[in-house]
Amino acid sequence: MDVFILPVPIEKIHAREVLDSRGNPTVEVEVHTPFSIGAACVPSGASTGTHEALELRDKDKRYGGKGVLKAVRNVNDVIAPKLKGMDAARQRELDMLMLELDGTENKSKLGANAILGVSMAAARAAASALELPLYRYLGGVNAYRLPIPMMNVINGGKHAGSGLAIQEFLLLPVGADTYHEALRMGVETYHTLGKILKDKYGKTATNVGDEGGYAPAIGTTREALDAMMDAIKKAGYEGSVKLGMDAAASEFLKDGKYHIDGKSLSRDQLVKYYADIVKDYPIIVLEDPFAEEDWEGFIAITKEVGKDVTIIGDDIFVTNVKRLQRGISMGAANALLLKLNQIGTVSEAFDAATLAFRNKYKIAVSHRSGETCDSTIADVAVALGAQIIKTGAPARGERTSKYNQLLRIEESLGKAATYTGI
Ligand SMILES: O=C(O)[C@@H](CO)OP(=O)(O)O
Ligand SMILES: [Mg+2]
Repeated sequence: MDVFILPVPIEKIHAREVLDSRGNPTVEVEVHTPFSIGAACVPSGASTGTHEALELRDKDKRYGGKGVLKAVRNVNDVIAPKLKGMDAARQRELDMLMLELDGTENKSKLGANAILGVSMAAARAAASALELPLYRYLGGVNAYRLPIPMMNVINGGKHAGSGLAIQEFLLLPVGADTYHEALRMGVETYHTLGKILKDKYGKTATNVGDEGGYAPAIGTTREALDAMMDAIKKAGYEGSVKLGMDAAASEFLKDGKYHIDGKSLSRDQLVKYYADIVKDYPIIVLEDPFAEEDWEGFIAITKEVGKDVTIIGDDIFVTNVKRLQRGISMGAANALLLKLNQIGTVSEAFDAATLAFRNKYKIAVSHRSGETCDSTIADVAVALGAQIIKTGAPARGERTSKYNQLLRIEESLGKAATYTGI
């Protein structure tokens, strides 16, 4: 019997410059087929890993050098003519062809922002032409698990002027039975936290950072964690809402020392610092506890607390199979942060996920600090069966677009929807 494949021919690809949540330009791409139009917007990081695929910026006077017209032209003039007529549903072939057209290790010729825009928009166009929700198109029968919403409720580091070294203080409602309950528990805790911060530190404490979390000017990690614990208790979720932190430690490593809470710590001292915190608070996730090249630090913390704590590698792995493989063979971390734009195609991000799962590494699918209302990562998280999604505070449109999309997916899955915690 012949294999029967429905073609979804690409008729047109068009990119344009739009704005992200920080007011910086980013790339939006439309892929047109006779049956559908798929559109996608590319996000952008602030605390980016050195080894991420390259985000092409114009570096001229427009938008203070942050324009993306070169990337837009690369889509319209270089990628579009080559992909026209190809089947939008043959994702891997499209992605491979774009890799070939680019020809560099880090996508510096065409720009990862150009390539990813097309990659995501093609997936959307194909899903829509085949009349499938995106999560089901990408994940098939295996797409039924809703991730834990890991909500960033206090912003520090590069994402706020709060003075906190730790970039993100995260809530994980693991004790819920369903995704929508988990989201509600997180929202109630977030609002309770707002009241607590206002009472204790004044009105400006509830100004928010890049990802919608509060940005109070408080001095230490423990002070932030105490406020969160207080909020969890007052909201009535002690035991069922747990804590996480994304240290983004590359940002506070200077001259060989980690600068945190007014101290300068060595690698060993920082291991101890985290181990003590993990003893005192219900922390179940530590992301980027060490800098992106500090493999030894990752190995040490994984040995120390990795049995009970999910140690996520973000800047260290950059969703790159080579770097992830290195981490796996060394015992560095036990989970992967998956960001589509760190690697630049849907197929390569899925390769990283496969490698992670085969080696019992957990997966947290993640937004960037610069976002749009594009909600692709919600569908990707369900398609992969990822344990966690990290997409900021449960507030601000570019963050809630993902959390809300997961509500829709949960509803559409009906009885198959599963929420199992970590
Ligand atoms: O470090 C991170 O995990 C991300 C997203 O929260 O931040 P950015 O997009 O600035 O790299
Ligand atoms: Mg991170």
